[in-house]
Amino acid sequence: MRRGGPGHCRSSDGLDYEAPTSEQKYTVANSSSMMPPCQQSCGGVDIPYPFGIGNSCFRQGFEVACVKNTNGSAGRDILVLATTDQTIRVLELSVSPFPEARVLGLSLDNQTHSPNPHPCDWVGYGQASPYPLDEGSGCFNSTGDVTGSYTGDVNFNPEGVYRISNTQNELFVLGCNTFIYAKGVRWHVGRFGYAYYAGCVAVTNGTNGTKDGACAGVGCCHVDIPPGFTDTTMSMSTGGYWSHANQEFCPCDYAFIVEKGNYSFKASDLLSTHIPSNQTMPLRVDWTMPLRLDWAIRDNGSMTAISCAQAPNKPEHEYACRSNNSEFVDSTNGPGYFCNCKQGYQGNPYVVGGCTSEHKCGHKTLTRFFRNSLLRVSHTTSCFHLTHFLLVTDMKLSLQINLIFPWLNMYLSFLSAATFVAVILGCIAIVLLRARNDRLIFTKNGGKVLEAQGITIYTKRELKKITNGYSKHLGGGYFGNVYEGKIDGSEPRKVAVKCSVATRVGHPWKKLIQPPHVPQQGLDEDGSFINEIKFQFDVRHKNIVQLLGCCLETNIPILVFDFVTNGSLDDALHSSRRSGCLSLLERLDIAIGSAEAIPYMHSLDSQKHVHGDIKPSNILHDDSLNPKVSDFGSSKLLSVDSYYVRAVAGDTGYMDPFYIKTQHFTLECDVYSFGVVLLELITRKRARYQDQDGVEKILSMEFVMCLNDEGSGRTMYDEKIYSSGEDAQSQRNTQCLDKIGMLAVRCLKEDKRERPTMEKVVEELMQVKVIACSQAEFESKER
Ligand SMILES: Nc1ncnc2c1ncn2[C@@H]1O[C@H](COP(=O)(O)OP(=O)(O)OP(=O)(O)O)[C@@H](O)[C@H]1O
Repeated sequence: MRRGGPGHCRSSDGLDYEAPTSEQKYTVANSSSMMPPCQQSCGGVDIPYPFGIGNSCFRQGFEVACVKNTNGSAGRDILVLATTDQTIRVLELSVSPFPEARVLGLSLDNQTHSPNPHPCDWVGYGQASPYPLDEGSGCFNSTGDVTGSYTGDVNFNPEGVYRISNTQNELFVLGCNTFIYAKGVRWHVGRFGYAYYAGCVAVTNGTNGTKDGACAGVGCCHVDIPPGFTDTTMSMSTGGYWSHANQEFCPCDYAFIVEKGNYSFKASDLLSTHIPSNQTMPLRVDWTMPLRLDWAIRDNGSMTAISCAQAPNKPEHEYACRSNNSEFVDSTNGPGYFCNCKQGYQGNPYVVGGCTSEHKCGHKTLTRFFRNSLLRVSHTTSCFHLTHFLLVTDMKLSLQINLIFPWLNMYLSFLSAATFVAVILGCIAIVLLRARNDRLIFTKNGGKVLEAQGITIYTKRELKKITNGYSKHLGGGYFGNVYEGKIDGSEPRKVAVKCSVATRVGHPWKKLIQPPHVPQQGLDEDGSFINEIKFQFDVRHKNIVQLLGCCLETNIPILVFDFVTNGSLDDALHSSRRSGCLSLLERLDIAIGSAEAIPYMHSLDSQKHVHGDIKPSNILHDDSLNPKVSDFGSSKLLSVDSYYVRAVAGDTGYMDPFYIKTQHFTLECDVYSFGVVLLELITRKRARYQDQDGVEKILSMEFVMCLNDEGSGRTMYDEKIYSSGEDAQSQRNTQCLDKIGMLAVRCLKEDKRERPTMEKVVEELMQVKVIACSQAEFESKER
């Protein structure tokens, strides 16, 4: 059916086209700024310059035409080559890096082999069954006579632009006793009058030997074609050696050139049951046979086209590579040249300004990128639809970015991989550095020696586990902080973990960078630091808190002590929870027990094992109120400065004035401190306390003054254990308290030589206890 009338036009090549409607989109093709708007695509196929539709929109030889679909939504417009009078549909046009056109040579099954089907008859393309235009065929009857034939003539190239790609296409021949060849470019009339020939032989005596997918001569053969083909015609041999008599199983031969990979032989293709006997119909009407055409700039026609070397000498309007960043390349299929963008550029080299830097940001892409980012930020809590929309947009965007910024993608991938590797290496370095530092400190602290001596050594990691991440803080003083912990094992036990204040202070990074530092106590130089730990570890006394082990991976060791369950004397005397609950006898027991611990330590090593910080908070109680003196020596082990200087910072209310004057510790310093503790026991006043008027008082001085002024310290005794009554019980109580008070005052003598020894203190306290006990016995008998 031929269509015409309003809206149709006949182009210079004689084909009918529909005039462009207002719905069709146009853009400037940019071959020059003077160019009119040109149609950019047709039927979904892009039309890059030098191809084009309409005056001034194409370079000579590159004209294409858009055949309007007149069947409504049932089909699409079709782009066809306008330079040939055959209907050659264009599937794809590319300019760079390879100049190619992908086409479909078509004919119509309702126009059997019409050499020139009119494009306007293309009603509802896609429903009709077109067959390959370049397919030659020949059919025979049982005696071998030809019943019909078609040579599949096709000429892509009246204007010299196109060549059938020799690299992308191949020739197939199907038949049972057949030699067919394609020939092209008529050279002269007569034998071997064509410039190019390509053919092969297909033979079989039935369909038995043929096999699907096998095209190696049995019923099917295929062969590459040489470069230079501008047109083809199929030539088939019939009769004689190539007789088709008695070959009903194979009534027709076929030959066609097709894009590689687009045809796979099927044995059933040789059967002819569906072919009407009176026609030479295509073998399979559903065949689509795309072809690849190479194209090049050959302005002077196919045989005399200019080469690369000549091209730049041409006047500017003739030289096809118009972009400043383009270069010309010799055609590999036929004469002429084509253009490419220089390295680092991409785009259309045939257009002024067409080659752009691969790194250049597309304005459109950036706009979309920012728009999408804004949308994402402002709609973080929006509904699924929006999220879906963004996802889809994002996918498109990243696809676009991938295309436009392949370098960016690579750069980002490299950057993230490098960051990942750097982080991993950084983490490994930190772990190794820390392990190395820990090990160095351990060795410098004498860890190996102590380990060999059977001291229990904990790692930092173990202590973290034991203390459950140092989660339960028991208290802290000048030397450090104490945390409760639990050692699991066959005999689980509670422990008190004591760390120097310096251990957990300081920036962890600083610790990593700084070289390991061992405490400057004057103890380590002669190995006495190690000895001190060993000494502490070996001490066994019922009234001394036992050192169970230590961690030597820190500059200042972490000490692990037996846990003493019932708080300190300080709590017992002063805490609002428990104050006043201690009887005189209990207080005496506590005094005797803790006093016994001091001469024991003094006796082991008189010079070095002065406690130096005897006070109620360092006298702990177990469940039976047995006293246990803590911090014996740990002040030495935990101090970061000189031991003696550090001790000045102790609680001066308990500190021997002699030491404060001389900075020299002696055994008598502990006697003095214990004297203050005795006063605290009988008065239940702290070493420094405030009187009713809020005036700060020093217990030792107040008591001595009281003694001097009143002849006794009775006005200062704890009323919970003292009564001024005249009864025997009160008198005995008062007697005990007076004796303790007097002993305490002797302990506080300024001249240390006048102070009793700790053994003497113990002895005298025992005597007081005898009095207190007889009082207690008397009381129990009374009851
Ligand atoms: N072995 C232990 N068992 C149970 N609790 C303990 C033990 N050692 C210390 N504590 C608790 O930890 C608290 C802090 O003890 P630490 O010896 O550090 O403090 P302090 O004696 O008050 O001050 P300083 O460090 O100046 O002597 C104490 O009040 C005590 O209750």
